[in-house]
Amino acid sequence: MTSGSGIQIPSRLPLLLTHEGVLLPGSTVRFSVDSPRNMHLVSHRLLKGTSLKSTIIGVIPNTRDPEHDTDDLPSLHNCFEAQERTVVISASLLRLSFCRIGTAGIAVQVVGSNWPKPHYTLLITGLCRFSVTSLLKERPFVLAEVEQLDKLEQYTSPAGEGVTAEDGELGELSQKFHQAAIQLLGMLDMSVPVVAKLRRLLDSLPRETLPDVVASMIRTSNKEKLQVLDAVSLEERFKKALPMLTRQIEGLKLLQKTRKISPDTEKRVTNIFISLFPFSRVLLKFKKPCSLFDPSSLWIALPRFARLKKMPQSMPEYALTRNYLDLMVELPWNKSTKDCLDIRAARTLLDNDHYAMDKLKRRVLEYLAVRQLKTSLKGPILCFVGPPGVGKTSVGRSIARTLGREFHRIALGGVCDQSDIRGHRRTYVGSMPGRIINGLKTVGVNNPVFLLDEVDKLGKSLQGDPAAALLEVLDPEQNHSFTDHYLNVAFDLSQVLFIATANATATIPPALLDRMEVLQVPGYTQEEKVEIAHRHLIPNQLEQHGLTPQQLQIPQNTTTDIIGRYTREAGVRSLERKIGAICRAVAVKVAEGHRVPRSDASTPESPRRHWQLFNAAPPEMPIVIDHTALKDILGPPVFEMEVSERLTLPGVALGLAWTPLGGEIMFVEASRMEGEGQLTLTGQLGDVMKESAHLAISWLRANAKVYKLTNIVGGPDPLEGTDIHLHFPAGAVTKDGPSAGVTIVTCLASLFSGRLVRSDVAMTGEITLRGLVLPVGGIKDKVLAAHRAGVKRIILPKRNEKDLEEIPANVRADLDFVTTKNLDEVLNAAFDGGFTHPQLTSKL
Ligand SMILES: Nc1ncnc2c1ncn2[C@@H]1O[C@H](COP(=O)(O)OP(=O)(O)OP(=O)(O)O)[C@@H](O)[C@H]1O
Repeated sequence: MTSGSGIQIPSRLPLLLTHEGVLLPGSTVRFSVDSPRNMHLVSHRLLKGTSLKSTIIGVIPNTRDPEHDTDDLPSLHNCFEAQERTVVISASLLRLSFCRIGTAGIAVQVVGSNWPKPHYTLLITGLCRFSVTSLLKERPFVLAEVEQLDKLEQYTSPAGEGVTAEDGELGELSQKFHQAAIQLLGMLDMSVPVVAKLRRLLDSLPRETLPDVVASMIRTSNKEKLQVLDAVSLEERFKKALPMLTRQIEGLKLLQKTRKISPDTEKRVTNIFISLFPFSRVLLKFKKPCSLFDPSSLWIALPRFARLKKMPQSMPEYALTRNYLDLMVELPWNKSTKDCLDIRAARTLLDNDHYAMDKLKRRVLEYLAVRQLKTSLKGPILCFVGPPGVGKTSVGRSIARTLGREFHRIALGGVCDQSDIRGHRRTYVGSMPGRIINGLKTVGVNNPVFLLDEVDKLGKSLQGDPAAALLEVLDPEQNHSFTDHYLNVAFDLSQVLFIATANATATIPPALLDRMEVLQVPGYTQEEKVEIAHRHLIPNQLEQHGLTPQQLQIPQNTTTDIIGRYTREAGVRSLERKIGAICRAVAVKVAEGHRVPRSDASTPESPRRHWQLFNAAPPEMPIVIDHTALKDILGPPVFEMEVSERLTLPGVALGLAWTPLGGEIMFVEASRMEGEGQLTLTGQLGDVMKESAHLAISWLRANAKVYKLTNIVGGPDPLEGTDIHLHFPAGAVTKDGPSAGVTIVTCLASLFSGRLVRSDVAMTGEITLRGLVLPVGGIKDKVLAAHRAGVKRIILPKRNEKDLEEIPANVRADLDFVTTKNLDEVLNAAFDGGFTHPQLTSKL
């Protein structure tokens, strides 16, 4: 079927002459076949043929009255004067000199039956137009020589190709047609399969195929379809099909207008409501139940209301229908809150609620400002990405407050069933609506702020992919008619403001990530944490525990102690928990003091309001938490400043790692013993990290002479007669990535040279076999982690210098950054007094 000029249909086609319907290219039509000639075509050609070619037939539509059909050949349809100039073919095969148009189609299904009389049913998909040039034979079925009129490639080329705006009038026509088709789709219910199919086709097919496809799908008479079929020129085809499409749109508009609820319907619905929901809060609040629904949902609910009224309550279906209708009644179809957005107030509110996070707050304000200027803003969906406890959820809550909207959090962590998002079909026992519809029912308005928490932790299972269901929810082009399986009526989600949060982008499904604007929320510095604790966490916790600042005081150095010795995290969640623990302990003391009032409580012997006094007498207020009290309440410190202690042996170096929970310091330890030159790696390492270790050893062996590295017996090859063991502590945690390269080299250089790595240095960077240092990610989080751990010098790749700008000035001032291009520079910076100085230059 393929030739030099593209895909070709066979030049000789058997003709199916039918008066049942009109097959247009791109559409699929079912034909019932019972005339002898057509029956022969099926039995002799379609059922006997074995090749794809033999399933292609020509379908010639016929406008003649089927009542008078005989075994004579029906009249052929003429492309110029369809009705008048029809000619009976059997008169003479050769007299057919004018154009007869049909559609070549591929028979995709043949079904035979003997009842009530023998016949076949064919399912045929139209491929392209053809014209009959001559008839070759008449029996047992008609065979004709044909000429192909349409190109077939258009169905295989992607949307967007083909007719474009540059094509003059044709381009304009196609543009108009496309827009009208989109308008029509907007008025239809997406849950109807044919509508969804039209939407898919509109997105995927090139524009020149649209007149045929749309004319076959919308309501058109056979005569109109024939007009489209006859229009061989593309321009004419658009001109013929456009009025049909416009007519359909106008008709729908009229229908929607007349479907507005009449006073009669209003009365009927109110009566039904009174009988079904006598004490419903809906009735108490709204006198007119009709106003609760939008017209389309009311028309779906009404028959069910009527059915429920007649149903005995003992019927199992009663409870199902009742639950469904309860949901229909409670959903906020038409109810929304009014946005009260004032950017200046929003700025103050965000600043009051959250300390630091300047970049994030700036972007959120920009977003809100655009919303204020253009209320019908579609997208983007903001996605806050950062370690736990850095305030992502709480910023989402503040956005809802600034807009004066309801807030609802949907936890997506671990969700692995798409019906969690989209609900179960009502045919299932125990079916329920999905979380989106449930959330709307909970908040009771159709324009809340929905926080999709932990989108990176969505799962996948045999029950479908919830991320795919979320795509429809988040796509502003589609979510105006979101259909929950349980509800089975489209609900408009376009007013809902979606915000997502995640710990890392790597595990967010790419299609979902593509629909969101990612805003990074990095961890906090020690100073920021102290400020957050004193401005927000302590007052909040005091309030939650019923305490006042007159009863409990936590000085700044105690907070610093909690941050440094009891928590090690990027966010402030553990810090908040520890403050909570202090509040609980103090609350007990305060409550005890209230119950046993002592006459001498106000004149204690010791002027210091000390925690230890508690056991002796009710404490004097305020209770100040000092180091001793802290130790009593929280126990001994969990984290010590272990860095300098652990770097006291050769073969230990300190690296920096990035995890979704923020930056971390990471020790690398190495030891050597007599052996055969084997390398053992432990600490749950990924493949990339193992490769880094091999790279490091190879580089050191290659450069052993330059750096005077020796093996156990003092030989020149460090690995000769030596086994090496490299260990990455915190063995239970899986580690991977190339950024430990420089740390492994430093650790091994220390082992082979017997020299100590500086006790205050941490490093990160990928290495190459030639000894160059390549940039890595997560610099800000890593630097903050090093700062938390009390490191003073940080060795970084040269090309990461730009990332230092993001680091807060006070942290930068505390640290000495050494940026390096090659391993020689790394070693010189990592050891006191340098290592040695061979010259290696990087062109990277
Ligand atoms: N910059 C800040 N200013 C004031 N409070 C903050 C700040 N950052 C975090 N918090 C407080 O820390 C607590 C934890 O924050 P939140 O629950 O928003 O964290 P999260 O980033 O959403 O964490 P997760 O990823 O685990 O959901 C909240 O009580 C919040 O008020």
